[in-house]
Amino acid sequence: MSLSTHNVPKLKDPSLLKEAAFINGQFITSPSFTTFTVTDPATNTPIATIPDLTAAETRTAITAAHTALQTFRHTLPRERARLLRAWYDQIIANADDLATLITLENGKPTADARGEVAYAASFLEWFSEEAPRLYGDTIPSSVRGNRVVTIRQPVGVCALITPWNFPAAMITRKIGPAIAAGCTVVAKAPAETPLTSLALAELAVRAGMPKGVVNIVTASANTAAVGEELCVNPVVKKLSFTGSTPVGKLLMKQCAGTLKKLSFELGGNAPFIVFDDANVDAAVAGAIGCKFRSSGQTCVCANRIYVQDAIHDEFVAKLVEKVRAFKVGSGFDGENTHGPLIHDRAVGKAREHVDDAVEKGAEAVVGGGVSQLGPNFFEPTVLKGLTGDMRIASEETFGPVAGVFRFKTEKEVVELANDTEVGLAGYFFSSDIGRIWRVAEALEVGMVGVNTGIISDTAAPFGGIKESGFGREGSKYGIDEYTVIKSITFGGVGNLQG
Ligand SMILES: NC(=O)c1ccc[n+]([C@@H]2O[C@H](COP(=O)([O-])OP(=O)(O)OC[C@H]3O[C@@H](n4cnc5c(N)ncnc54)[C@H](O)[C@@H]3O)[C@@H](O)[C@H]2O)c1
Ligand SMILES: O=CCCC(=O)O
Repeated sequence: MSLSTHNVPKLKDPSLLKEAAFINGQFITSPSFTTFTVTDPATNTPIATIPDLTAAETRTAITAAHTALQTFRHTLPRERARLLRAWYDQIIANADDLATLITLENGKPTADARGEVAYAASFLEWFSEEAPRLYGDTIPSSVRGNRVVTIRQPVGVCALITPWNFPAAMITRKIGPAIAAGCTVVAKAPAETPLTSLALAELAVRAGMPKGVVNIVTASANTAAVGEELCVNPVVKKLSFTGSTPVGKLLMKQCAGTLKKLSFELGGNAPFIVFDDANVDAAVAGAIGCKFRSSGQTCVCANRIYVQDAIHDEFVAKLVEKVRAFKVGSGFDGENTHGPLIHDRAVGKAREHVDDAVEKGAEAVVGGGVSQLGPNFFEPTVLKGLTGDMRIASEETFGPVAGVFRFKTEKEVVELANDTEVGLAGYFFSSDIGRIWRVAEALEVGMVGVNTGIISDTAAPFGGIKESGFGREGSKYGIDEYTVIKSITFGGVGNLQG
């Protein structure tokens, strides 16, 4: 293994690479700004210098969004639909360059990055279709002579904070419904992957986005100050956050003073259960997709794999065979199935989880250590012999480590699966229709995959329960997060006259 094939392709349109923030329709930069460096996770090479904005500059972005809202909230839903569709078209037309930027700053293989671009664009397409269908209700009143209707209005200026693991899709999953509802936004780009957000902003301009409707603030050392401004500023009426549970809790506290509407898509610890009536090959394929997608760095990745006694050894042998066939290296080399992790802290966490499990009696059947490719690469790993006292049982690894637990009964495994503070996704494989209903209903999660390891779909509501947060993204529900319901009561209607 070597990184000799790490050849970064040139962008077809170099003007998509922006080293700036985006406020009120302008890409802004200034010699007076402090800056931070974005690095390529495959090599740790610097790739861009980006403004580290302050709370004051964040206020400027909020003011721009507030000014834009006064007009934008009155646009016709059909006009907003066309705007989102035009932005979607721009993204599809520039998919290769966006995929290059994603691989460059996130590390995922280009094929996965292309998949992410399509996924990201799909949220704009979906919400372009939802915008004209923002219906209210007519409600039979309980007061004689009254009539009640509801209308749905934009919540106002929205603050959006997203992580680095899907540099395009996490942001469009929030901006799409916000725009569809008639809101304006200030999005804080992740420090690790701001370039994709800024390229999306450039494509929004080309699609005709009015100034101030979409603003992108960038920060690294100043993240906490920028985040606090977004939370405490009374002009901001909504915060939608995707990221870790501890940061979600902090932001919720900071938003309490202004009682913002909130959506939180937080951390997971997904159980992946294989019953002995399952098709083992399908379960192995599901586990590969679910556990190792983005090298284990998705919030819905399997974190605990439970396999029933009778098929345990067959499942592990087949899983190991597939993992041995992975090719790890540069995301730009089309041969490679898996790239680097985002940074050495992510590698450190994977290593700690493996070391902890091995010390407590687990066996690393394949992988288990930092790769020779460089400090941000971790070997795809399968551990067997996992037990409940190991860190993997209770903490999200967010890396390419598949830990396999053995179990005996349905009741036992559902109790184990639910024995966690978080509840984002859960998966199981079974061919028994009764069991499928029982277990799907019993799992304490917001999303269940039955006989599949991939549940991400624009049409399906995405979100968690317990400490994985609340609110739903994508789907017909996603726009609700950005609207408020107003009821209008008409009095004195009375009876027919004459
Ligand atoms: N549920 C979901 O949809 C979902 C999706 C992706 C990731 N995640 C979770 O995110 C975590 C991994 O991402 P991460 O390590 O980047 O999470 P993180 O919480 O550290 O960061 C997420 C975002 O929050 C920002 N941030 C960090 N501290 C902040 C502060 N004090 N104020 C304001 N913003 C702040 C970061 O800059 C980034 O933009 C995992 O736990 C994963 O499960 C959840
Ligand atoms: O990492 C979280 C989001 C992943 C997805 O939408 O599939």
